[in-house]
Amino acid sequence: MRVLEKAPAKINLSLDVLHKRKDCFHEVKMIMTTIDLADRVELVDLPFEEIRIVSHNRFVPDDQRNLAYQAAKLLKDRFGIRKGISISITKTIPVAAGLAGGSSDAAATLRGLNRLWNLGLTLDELAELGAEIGSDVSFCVYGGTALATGRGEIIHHIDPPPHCWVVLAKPTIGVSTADVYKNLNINTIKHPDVDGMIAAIEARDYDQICSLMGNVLESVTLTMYPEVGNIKDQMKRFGADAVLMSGSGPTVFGLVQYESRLPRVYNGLRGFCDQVFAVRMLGERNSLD
Ligand SMILES: C[C@](O)(CO)[C@H](O)COP(=O)(O)OP(=O)(O)OC[C@H]1O[C@@H](n2ccc(N)nc2=O)[C@H](O)[C@@H]1O
Ligand SMILES: Nc1ncnc2c1ncn2[C@@H]1O[C@H](COP(=O)(O)OP(=O)(O)OP(=O)(O)O)[C@@H](O)[C@H]1O
Repeated sequence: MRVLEKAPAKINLSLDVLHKRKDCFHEVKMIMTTIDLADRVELVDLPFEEIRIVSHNRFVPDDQRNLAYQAAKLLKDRFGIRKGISISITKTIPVAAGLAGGSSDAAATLRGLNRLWNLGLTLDELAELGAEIGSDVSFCVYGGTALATGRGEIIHHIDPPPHCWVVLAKPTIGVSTADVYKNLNINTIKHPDVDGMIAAIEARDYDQICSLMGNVLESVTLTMYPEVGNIKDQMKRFGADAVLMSGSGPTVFGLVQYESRLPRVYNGLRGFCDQVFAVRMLGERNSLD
């Protein structure tokens, strides 16, 4: 049998860090939403017991380092599944970009294998398993729009933001999430108004959403990679309504309300960056279909 799952990227509209925890993770409070930029994950039964990763992207590991591999292994071990599986990942989401590409592939694998192997698990149960793979995986199991707390794995669903366009530009560097958190100075953080962002989303107040966007990891990555700041400046200059780095970076995204303004931002950025995308904000929980 064969199962196909869509694995969309996320952006963080607001990302705050509250403190460093005893387990070395950071306590976060952030607003995540899915966008219409997705990998495709295809799961096909194998006649022998092996987890095989097929990907034609040279930056994607094809062994146990792949988060989709880890998702399949977790389900096999936890539920005693003695079957083999081929996981083909068609990458569209740039790798090590701050867009949760690997996490979304893992989440898609959890959802797809739940169907293929008739495990009967709920999304809440899959999200709990996902947290064992990585902090962003739980959100990716559901998609939609959420306030994420804890180390990112405690998900509170909220309304989707109003429809708009998202332009993404990724410089040709990959960023290590662990390094960015390690270099964050908790004492000098300027905290974004995450509660205000939730209120703005629920009021569908696009201008207020734009004015409240903030990410405390941005200054860390900008110091390590000044080109991220240049891309932010260019995106603003070409007319995006609001501009922010996603997650630990280095991808920068800009919100654009009117389609007529989109070509100028998109084409302008193409002059600076190889990887530029213009996509819709999804934000709805049924956007995985
Ligand atoms: C930056 C974000 O993408 C925002 O959505 C996430 O917070 C990171 O999520 P992720 O990539 O799934 O992160 P994980 O794979 O769980 O952790 C990678 C590393 O990042 C650091 N890390 C991650 C999440 C968190 N709340 N605190 C941390 O300090 C830890 O050093 C950890 O070893
Ligand atoms: N399925 C996968 N797709 C891409 N990278 C993967 C995958 N599985 C493991 N990786 C490894 O994970 C690293 C981070 O890649 P990923 O694209 O998930 O980063 P990210 O978007 O910054 O994640 P996040 O936003 O959750 O911090 C890569 O360098 C790669 O070696």
